[in-house]
Amino acid sequence: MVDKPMSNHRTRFPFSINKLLFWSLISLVVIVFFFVGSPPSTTATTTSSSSHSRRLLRGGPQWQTSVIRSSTPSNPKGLRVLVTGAAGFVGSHVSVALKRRGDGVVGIDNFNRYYDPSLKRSRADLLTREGVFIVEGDINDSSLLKSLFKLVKFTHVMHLAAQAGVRYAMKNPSSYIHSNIAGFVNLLEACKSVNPQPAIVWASSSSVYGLNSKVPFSEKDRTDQPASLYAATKKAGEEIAHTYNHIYGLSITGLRFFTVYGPWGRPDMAYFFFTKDILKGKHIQIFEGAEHRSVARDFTYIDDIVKGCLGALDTAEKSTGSGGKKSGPAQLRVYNLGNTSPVPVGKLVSILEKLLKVHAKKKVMAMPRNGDVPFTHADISLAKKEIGYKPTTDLEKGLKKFVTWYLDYYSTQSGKKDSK
Ligand SMILES: O=C(O)[C@H]1O[C@H](OP(=O)(O)OP(=O)(O)OC[C@H]2O[C@@H](n3ccc(=O)[nH]c3=O)[C@H](O)[C@@H]2O)[C@H](O)[C@@H](O)[C@H]1O
Repeated sequence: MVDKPMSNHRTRFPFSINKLLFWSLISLVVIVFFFVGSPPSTTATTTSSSSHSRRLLRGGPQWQTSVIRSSTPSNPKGLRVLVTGAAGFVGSHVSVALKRRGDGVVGIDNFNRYYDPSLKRSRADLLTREGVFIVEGDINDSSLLKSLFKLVKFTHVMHLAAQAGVRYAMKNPSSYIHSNIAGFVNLLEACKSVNPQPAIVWASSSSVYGLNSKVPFSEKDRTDQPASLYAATKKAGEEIAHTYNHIYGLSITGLRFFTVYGPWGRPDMAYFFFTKDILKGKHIQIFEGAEHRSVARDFTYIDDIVKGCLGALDTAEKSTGSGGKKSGPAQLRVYNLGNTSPVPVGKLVSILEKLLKVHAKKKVMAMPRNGDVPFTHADISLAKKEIGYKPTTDLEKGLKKFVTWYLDYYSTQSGKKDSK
């Protein structure tokens, strides 16, 4: 028997590895192609909640078809609305309401990790089932906005994408500049450049009243004493809106939301994490003001806010500019959207205790100096007169709906985890 030379072994061994690698690669390409429908690319981004649409190639033919389909109103008189922050709390509710009444809606959201992104994904799943397509992307991405505006002649932009939260601004100040200032300017730049320009309705905040002590807060009151960077960026947004209205003829309406709560809400807000902590038997901190005065908020239920947003969209006049040039004065408005009845935080907790049937472990403590204001109270007479805003849900009724949703949502989520 003649031994095979070592060299032979050497040449044969790499050959079989190559072959193996080659066929593995081919199989991988086939699998990817089969499941994704297009080759993987660095520009392939998540575009909606469902796993299929998330893999659509941004700007590709399927993506374009989805954007166009989603933005086409089912009602011939319907609006074509781009909703920024569509996977957010208010954004998801507004998107569904618009779609259900026959408007065309396309959402955009960056699905950031400020709070549990799985909640945002669940909201996005809901939107997908309603026929609303969400583009995954940031409002700072000019080329993405350009391609969306090129594809669709949006009549309106409902701008709800923002870095929210008053206290978090001390931890991550730059995120507020990124979203609430740079992102807003980028969006306005895109809006002013297209023809026809859309009308814009956007989320300002009750926090712009800052240290204002005159109650109830009226749109005529001073807003030059913000108590947090969040508030300062929202106030800056109102000034930026003035500039774009003045120079480019963009029709812009700012809505000052007052502590919005309800089902599918934000886990960073007190009513939400109080619920979670009460159920877990953890201590909750209840802030109080100087001389042990109660801290109070004009808590506003999400359905009332949605009606306010729709009222603002429906009464928005057209922008007057085209191709970046103004041809006449355009509408510029600001409205309070509150509930007109402030409730102390202690009362909020006692309602939750009753609904959850659990006694809360409370720690009353002085409000830290981290951007909070002692109270808010909206005067809504202007919004009532001009956009037909009329809140109808008191805190007890609204929290009942929230708690029902919370228990249902998180029992389903833990069921999903258990079954994994
Ligand atoms: O209307 C707005 O413009 C803002 O509303 C919301 O801010 P806030 O009104 O501050 O709501 P939220 O944090 O739920 O605190 C509620 C109350 O609980 C008190 N609070 C809070 C935390 C705590 O541990 N203990 C406590 O007593 C606290 O002192 C406060 O009195 C949005 O988050 C914000 O994004 C913005 O939209």
